[in-house]
Amino acid sequence: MSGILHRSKSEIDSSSSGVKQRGDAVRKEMDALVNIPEENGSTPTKGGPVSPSPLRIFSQAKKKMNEIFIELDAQVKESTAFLKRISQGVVPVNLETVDHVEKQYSKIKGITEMVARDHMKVVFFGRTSNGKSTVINAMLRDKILPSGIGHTTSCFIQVEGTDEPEGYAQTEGSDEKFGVSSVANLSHALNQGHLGEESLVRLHWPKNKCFLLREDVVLVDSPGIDVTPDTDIWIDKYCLDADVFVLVANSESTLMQAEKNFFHKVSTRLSKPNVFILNNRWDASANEPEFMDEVRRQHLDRNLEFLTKELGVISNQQALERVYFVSAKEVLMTAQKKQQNAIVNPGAFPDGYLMRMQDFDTFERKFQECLSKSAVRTKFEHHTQQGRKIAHEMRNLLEEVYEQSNLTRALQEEDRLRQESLFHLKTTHFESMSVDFKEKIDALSRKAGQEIIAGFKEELARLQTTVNLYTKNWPMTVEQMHLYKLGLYEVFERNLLRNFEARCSVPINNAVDMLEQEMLTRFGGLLPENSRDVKLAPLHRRQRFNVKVHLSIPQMCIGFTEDLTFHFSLGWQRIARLLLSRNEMRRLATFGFLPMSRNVEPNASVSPGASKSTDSGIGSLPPSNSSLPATDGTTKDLDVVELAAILSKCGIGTGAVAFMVWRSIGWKILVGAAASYGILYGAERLAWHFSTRRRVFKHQFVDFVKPQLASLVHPSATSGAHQVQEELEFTFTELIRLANESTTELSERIAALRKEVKTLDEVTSQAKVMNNKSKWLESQLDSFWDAYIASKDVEDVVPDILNNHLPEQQK
Ligand SMILES: Nc1nc2c(ncn2[C@@H]2O[C@H](COP(=O)(O)OP(=O)(O)OP(=O)(O)O)[C@@H](O)[C@H]2O)c(=O)[nH]1
Repeated sequence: MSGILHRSKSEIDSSSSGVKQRGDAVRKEMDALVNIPEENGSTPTKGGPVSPSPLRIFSQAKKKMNEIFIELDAQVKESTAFLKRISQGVVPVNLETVDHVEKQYSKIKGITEMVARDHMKVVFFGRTSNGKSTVINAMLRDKILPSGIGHTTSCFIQVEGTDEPEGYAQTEGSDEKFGVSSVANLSHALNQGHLGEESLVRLHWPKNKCFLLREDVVLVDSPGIDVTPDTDIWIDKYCLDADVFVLVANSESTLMQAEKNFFHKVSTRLSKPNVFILNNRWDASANEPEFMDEVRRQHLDRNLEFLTKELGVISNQQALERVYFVSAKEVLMTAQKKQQNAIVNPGAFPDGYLMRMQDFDTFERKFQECLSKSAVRTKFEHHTQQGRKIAHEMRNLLEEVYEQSNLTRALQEEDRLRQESLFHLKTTHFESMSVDFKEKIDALSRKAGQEIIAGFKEELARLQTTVNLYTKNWPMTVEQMHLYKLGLYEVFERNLLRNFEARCSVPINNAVDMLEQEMLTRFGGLLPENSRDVKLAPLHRRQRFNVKVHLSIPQMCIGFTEDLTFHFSLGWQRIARLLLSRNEMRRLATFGFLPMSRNVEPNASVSPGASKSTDSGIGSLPPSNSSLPATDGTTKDLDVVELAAILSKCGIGTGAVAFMVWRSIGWKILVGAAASYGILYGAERLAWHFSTRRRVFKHQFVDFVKPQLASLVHPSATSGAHQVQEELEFTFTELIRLANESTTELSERIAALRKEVKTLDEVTSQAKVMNNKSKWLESQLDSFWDAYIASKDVEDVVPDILNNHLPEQQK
């Protein structure tokens, strides 16, 4: 209990006995003794500094809360914009989360608006005429509310500050303002309407006139608690957001059950309401000083029992600071005198005036402390929790984004390095493979050419066999002969090409296949694995490679004319051929001594037994400038001397030989020889049948086509090599294109990864900064909680807050 309560009457009286003089000195001394708080709410302490009002805790807290929520609002806006921006990019952010964060806007806005509206609310209850209105007036240091004997307050009146210069009132549910410049005005205004007991009239009073109103304190006057038995509506409408209740009791009577019942009801709706009991009208006890102490003790005991045991809202020690014995009337009168600069004479008041004044002062101080602390708790506890929740959610979210982007960044960077080394590897391999395969293609083309030459040689060597595969019956007529030849050409050409195919195309194909497969495998290694098969599929050869030979036997044989007339193998022409040189033979043929045939080789056998092959390989093919008639159709003139030599050689030689033979062996032998010659001729002539003619015909055909086929060898080899080269180069070029495409894609991917890593760097650092800001906001709210809401005694908080000794992070 306050020491003042224990101060004896004599002490108080002796301390005030000297205060009798008039003048400023007396007034100052009286002020100190009367100790009425200054209009600004500060209480002058004797010889010490002015102690600021504890109500400042609330305004400080409100300011701080407002600042934190402005920061939080900016943080949420910034974070939402950031999350939205990155959600479309490199870091996957759940859009529901972004929506959730976005919804915090309205929540924060609502809280900020609530903080701006937050005030400290105190409600005064008590029986009629106990002096509720007078207590409020005393606290406001002005006679604002009407008071008087009888039931003067018929409805709830809420006094709150306004920045306007003149006071005004508003009834519930109406925006109409009633001018209430004086109490008389207000009484009139209140009596105008038919307001029910639970109705509310809001009285807006200029803040500059009252300290409490300036500090956001709202005071609510109520009708007498004894007016109605049903106070539930009152509790619902006016008590649930009240920070402090003041029970204004009449010290001339005991605490009534109606008053107790009301607070019992309040305490069932609110956990541990802050209740002060003012035993008002204590000045009346001065009329009976002999009972004063006893009465005071009785009131005190009952009040303490009510608070501690019946309501159970407070400890005994705390309850001592909730019970006061005051005279609101004296406080108001003193304040009014001070306002009028009149001298306050304690002697003019009943005995115990100073004690009552000091008790009221103590009540005000404790009331302000309690109100401020309670209001900070009730108003800002929830805001702080909500703010912490939002900041915490933001922090978690940003932390998640930070970790996610950091991890993604590491993975992307790793991928980038991998892709870069792959790129380097691929380009190096690509270059070496390109050179390697170019050489291989050239080599294979050359080899294909050689293969074709070899194949041709083989086919030329076995032309006769190929021709012999044509077994059609020998024709009997000229027309049949024509058909026979056409058939031969066709069959010969088909067989020749088939043989060539088997001899050249197959191995060349196999070699090309192998090289292509090697190219596909090695170049394929440069392509991305996932698209490799699809990209290479069109390059797998579907058709076999065929060496093109521009061969047309019918075309080739346009000038072919067979010679199927019988030639005796021991005829003189034959013998001449054996004896004479080629040039001599040609000259004889020019003069008509010998038949001249373009398609028969001078020394080719035409007899049945003369099937000697003229093939001597590609290298020994008859030269194109063989001794045939000149291409311009002229023939050279035979030299007369040469002709004479030949004739003399033939005629004279033969005559000489015949003469010598005749002389030596006689005519019988000669006849015998002639007979033998004749027999041989006959036999040979008889053997000149169809099959022989056919064989001779085929020989002539072979002899005719062979040199022409031989002339195709080199062009075919060149063409085949070119074909091989084209075929392989097509594949090679396509593979180069695919490999280039792949490396281009790879370099684009590397560039994209580099960009992503850069973006992720930015995202990571932004997320970190914002995460730090959320952490900082959380710590701000934690500090706020510790400073204002945690269970510290208000006495500990007040000096800290008011002397700006806030925790470092709060400044
Ligand atoms: N002697 C004395 N009279 C007081 C004191 N406080 C109030 N009164 C008088 O008591 C009467 C009633 O005071 P009010 O303030 O109107 O009481 P109230 O509780 O507001 O009454 P209602 O509004 O009718 O419920 C007035 O005449 C006051 O002057 C006091 O401390 N001492």
